[in-house]
Amino acid sequence: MTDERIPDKSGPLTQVRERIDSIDKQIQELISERANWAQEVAKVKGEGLSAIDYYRPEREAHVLRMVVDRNGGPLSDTEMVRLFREIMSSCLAQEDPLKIGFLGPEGTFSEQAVRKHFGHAAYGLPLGSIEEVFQEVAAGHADFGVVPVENSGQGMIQVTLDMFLTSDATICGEVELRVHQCLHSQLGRLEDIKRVYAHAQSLQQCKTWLRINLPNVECIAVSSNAEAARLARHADEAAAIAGETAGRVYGLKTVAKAIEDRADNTTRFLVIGRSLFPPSGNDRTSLLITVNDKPGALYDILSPFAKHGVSLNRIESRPSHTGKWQYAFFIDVSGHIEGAALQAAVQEIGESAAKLRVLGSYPVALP
Ligand SMILES: O=C(O)C(=O)C[C@]1(C(=O)O)C=C[C@@H](O)C=C1
Repeated sequence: MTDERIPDKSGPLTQVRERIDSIDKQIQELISERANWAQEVAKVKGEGLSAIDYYRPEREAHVLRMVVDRNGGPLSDTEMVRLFREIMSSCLAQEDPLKIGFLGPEGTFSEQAVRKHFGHAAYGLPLGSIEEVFQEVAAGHADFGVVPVENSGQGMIQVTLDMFLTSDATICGEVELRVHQCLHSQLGRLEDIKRVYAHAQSLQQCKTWLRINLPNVECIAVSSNAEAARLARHADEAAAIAGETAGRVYGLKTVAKAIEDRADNTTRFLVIGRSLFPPSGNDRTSLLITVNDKPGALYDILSPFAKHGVSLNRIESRPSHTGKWQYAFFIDVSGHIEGAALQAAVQEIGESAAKLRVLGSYPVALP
């Protein structure tokens, strides 16, 4: 066995490390060259603009799809995308970092979604609630916001959908995040736990595990998992369900990992903003449609999609808040609103619907 503490100037380890050093040098030079070219692109767009004017989500999605297409391993597509996302994030932040609002405090899954989509060079703005994320984006204090909209096991997050009924926010992107829940506590021992804090969604996601492993504890829903971790820090008999990051941020010990009931537990987040962006080549469009209370109203809004060959990805109804028993439909379809098929379908639906708003067309989530 080779002892790394003994210098081995000609051994196989040194040779391999020299090769890695030389590759790192090339990578670094190329990253610097890329950053210079990104500055050239910025000059073409105009000098002295703010970060949001330089940001092009459709171009970023295109760049990252090429990364996936080229990937021959051994790193996974997710890892490769993450690395290139960070390079683009740093290139963009040469101008001025983007400000991204999310449901704080630090360490939430929303913050992880921010990093997955915007990289670490963006400036994260932790906020107190999903409503506040919408407000800060509308007021221009945040360039974009990242809000959870759906969990693979629990379904839609209604607060987020309802915010679109009253705000002018647009949808500029989507992020899918595999959510692994852990149980954290101050002492790190299951037998000490009498109370478990977590966001209501997380309590639901870990229901079976809690029933089997902590049948008699009190479960308390709080505003976020990071808040749960913060509370657990102050009481030896309390624990928090939260991601690994939140446990680390709040200095807790992990009692159990991967306690979610479903192995494929995934949360989908939306990137909200104030404008619409051009097509990226593989897009989804979200529509908000309110119907008049008449026979066949739902058929009238759905049949044009079939007629024009537009695939429906999901449909969700919510009370429209405009009158009793009136409903708003949140509909996601494949394609960009500038595409001919979707244009034709939307035009036809607009003739029978009470209200139709294009919430946004945005690149389909990357790995
Ligand atoms: O292509 C552009 O428009 C750029 O500004 C360059 C670049 C990149 O680094 O590739 C940087 C930021 C944009 O959001 C998209 C892409």
